[in-house]
Amino acid sequence: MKDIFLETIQTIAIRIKDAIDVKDIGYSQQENSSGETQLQLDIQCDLIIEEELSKITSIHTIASEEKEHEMLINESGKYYVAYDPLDGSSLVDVNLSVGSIFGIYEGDWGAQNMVASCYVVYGPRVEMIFAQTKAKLFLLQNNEFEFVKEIRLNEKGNLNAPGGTQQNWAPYHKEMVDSFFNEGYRLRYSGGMVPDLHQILLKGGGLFSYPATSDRPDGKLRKLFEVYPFAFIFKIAGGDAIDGINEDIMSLDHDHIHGTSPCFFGSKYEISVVKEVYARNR
Ligand SMILES: O=P(O)(O)OC[C@H]1O[C@](O)(COP(=O)(O)O)[C@@H](O)[C@@H]1O
Ligand SMILES: [Mg+2]
Ligand SMILES: [Mg+2]
Repeated sequence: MKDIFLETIQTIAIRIKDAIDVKDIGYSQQENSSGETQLQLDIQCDLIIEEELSKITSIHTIASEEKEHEMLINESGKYYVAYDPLDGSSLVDVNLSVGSIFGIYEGDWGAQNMVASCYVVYGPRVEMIFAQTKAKLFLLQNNEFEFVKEIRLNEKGNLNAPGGTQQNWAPYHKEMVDSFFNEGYRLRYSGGMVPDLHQILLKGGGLFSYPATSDRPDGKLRKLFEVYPFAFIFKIAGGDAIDGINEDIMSLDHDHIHGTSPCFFGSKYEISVVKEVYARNR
């Protein structure tokens, strides 16, 4: 299974990198299923991925952040692929890094059915992490992806990436975020989950949080194509991922394809702190 997905996502990444490199990324008149205005670029990237994934006969169904409904590809296929074509797309016009995220499920949607996960970062360089039994880093060089190394997190990091509107954080969440800063953690938050989490993975560890807030009690990030794929990668890399409520994200049930969840990704130490704080305030 792995090679065809790895190769296809590499082709997709090269096509999306070219699509990003154009002058006009214009806003469309449409909104996606989460009520966000779609960029022409979001739609274009969605179509690139749809076209490439449709060539894989073992795919049964795809679901995208930019499509309201899931789309049947092949009745006899067994894989279900959910993707965020361009994560952080509102950062393209300020020239910050963006990404694409893929969750590959077998038999049906749901965290327990995830068999592989992958993301691509479009920054000064194009990199990709593909995780199945290991989290492997690849770098785009001369139109081809080269394997660089396996990614492993340390037990404890020193980066803190706190998401969500602070005004709407619970007081204990704010105290917890501050407690990391008081321990010497440094703020790293660009507003794109792909580069923000990539930085934590490559610099050895830290905490990325997007909690439940008073305006978004179910968080902002979408489970099938944002939360589960990163949870899978963090666990394989020796870190952990929780939702702060039921704890392990990968034990959550199958949900609506655009369903969201609060989420915390980090190395073992930071996640143990989140667990302790959230258990105390539940
Ligand atoms: O601006 P906020 O509330 O911190 O949200 C940032 C989060 O929203 C996202 O941009 C959502 O993804 P999309 O750009 O694909 O909608 C994440 O990449 C990021 O972590
Ligand atoms: Mg996204
Ligand atoms: Mg997106």
